[in-house]
Amino acid sequence: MTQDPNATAEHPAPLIPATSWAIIDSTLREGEQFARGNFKTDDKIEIARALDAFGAEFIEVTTPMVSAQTHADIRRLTGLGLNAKFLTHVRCHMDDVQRAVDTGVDGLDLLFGTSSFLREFSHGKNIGQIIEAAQEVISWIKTNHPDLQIRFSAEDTFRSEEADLMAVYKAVSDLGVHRVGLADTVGVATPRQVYTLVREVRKVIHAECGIEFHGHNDTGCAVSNAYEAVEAGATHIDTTILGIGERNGITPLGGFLARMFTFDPQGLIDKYNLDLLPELDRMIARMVDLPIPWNNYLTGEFAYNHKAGMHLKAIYLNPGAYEAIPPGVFGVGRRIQAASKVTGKHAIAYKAREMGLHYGEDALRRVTDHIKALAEHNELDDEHLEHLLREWVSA
Ligand SMILES: CC(=O)SCCNC(=O)CCNC(=O)[C@H](O)C(C)(C)COP(=O)(O)OP(=O)(O)OC[C@H]1O[C@@H](n2cnc3c(N)ncnc32)[C@H](O)[C@@H]1OP(=O)(O)O
Ligand SMILES: O=C(O)CCC(=O)C(=O)O
Ligand SMILES: [Mg+2]
Repeated sequence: MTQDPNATAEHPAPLIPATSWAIIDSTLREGEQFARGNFKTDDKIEIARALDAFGAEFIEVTTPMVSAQTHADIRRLTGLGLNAKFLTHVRCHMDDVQRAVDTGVDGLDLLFGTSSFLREFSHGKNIGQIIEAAQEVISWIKTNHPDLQIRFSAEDTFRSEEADLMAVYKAVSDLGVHRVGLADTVGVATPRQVYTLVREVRKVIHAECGIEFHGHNDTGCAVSNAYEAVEAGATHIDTTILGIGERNGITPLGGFLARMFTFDPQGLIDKYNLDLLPELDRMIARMVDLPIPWNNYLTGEFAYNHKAGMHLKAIYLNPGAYEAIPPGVFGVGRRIQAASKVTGKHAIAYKAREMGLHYGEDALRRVTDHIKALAEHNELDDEHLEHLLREWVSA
């Protein structure tokens, strides 16, 4: 991790500085592999512009081998003049690479499956042959397109043999790739495994070579695994908006940012236009024709809903008492649900005061108990609550 030269005893360096990692958003690649991800040219342009406005450092797009339309779309995207760098995700094969180099991208994300599953059932190559293919492709790119960034990922990393992985990563690092990739392709890795493996990989690659992590969410660890990767020294994290991807997807952009915000809030504020996150989530929800999940990180309908009396008392005094991240930074608001059976007198008193009403202690207890009893059967909305508070204050 980088040392912060500006750190002082009063202002210590953040635990994990936001300058130590970058986002590779793969909504336009992994997201196209989502069940409902079928983006048309205009959608792709809208997504790329929105990610760029947000401040995503890299945008990964699908291989141009998919179709002539995809090839044309990549050229269109790279011609938009955005700040974000474009990467295309291609197989480690000369045909794919030669097709990719004229798309105007800034880099190629190469991959080859290294687990026995993928060696046997996907491409049929052994580790020696994978390294040979990597040598051919990487040397060709470096000779003919020296400006292109090159990343080499061992697909299905966490079901691969460690000795095989180290041989592959060392070989590609020696060939001069800019990043190596660790991919938890079936979402099976635990946070500790991710941490340990990133540390091991760091030992066999060159100091200037970055480490990218791509994690699926099959066992619910995509955000924690991305976090552990960064903690262990990974420099690039793959995300998609709302986490869309194959099966149940990968590390969601919002979830990852929520996690990292707690370590370096100012660093994230400096790097990204965080208040655009709700727009990004809504855009993808609209395009895939699904609602944003109710419990989505930061932008879910109830992500900032406060209900219990003990919480509400403290929230009114200082929202930080029950919020790890201030919602306004991410462009969302909080919702106070003051009228429910789990409410308490402080919440009711605050609500009354907001309306310019004042209750004495006995009256406050009585109206609170009345509201709790009513709400036992039916949730009260704000209008009903306000009506009751006005009625009871004069009763
Ligand atoms: C975990 C991931 O998400 S990996 C990324 C997945 N992305 C994609 O698949 C992109 C979209 N894919 C496509 O449009 C098509 O699959 C194409 C154009 C890439 C290839 O299409 P087809 O030629 O019809 O082959 P198909 O998809 O049936 O089979 C995959 C081929 O890729 C080969 N392959 C698989 N991984 C690799 C690799 N890392 N490097 C080189 N070749 C590979 C397989 O051996 C197989 O080729 P074969 O028929 O010679 O054995
Ligand atoms: O190229 C990579 O690193 C990741 C590929 C992928 O989508 C996966 O393994 O799940
Ligand atoms: Mg994936």
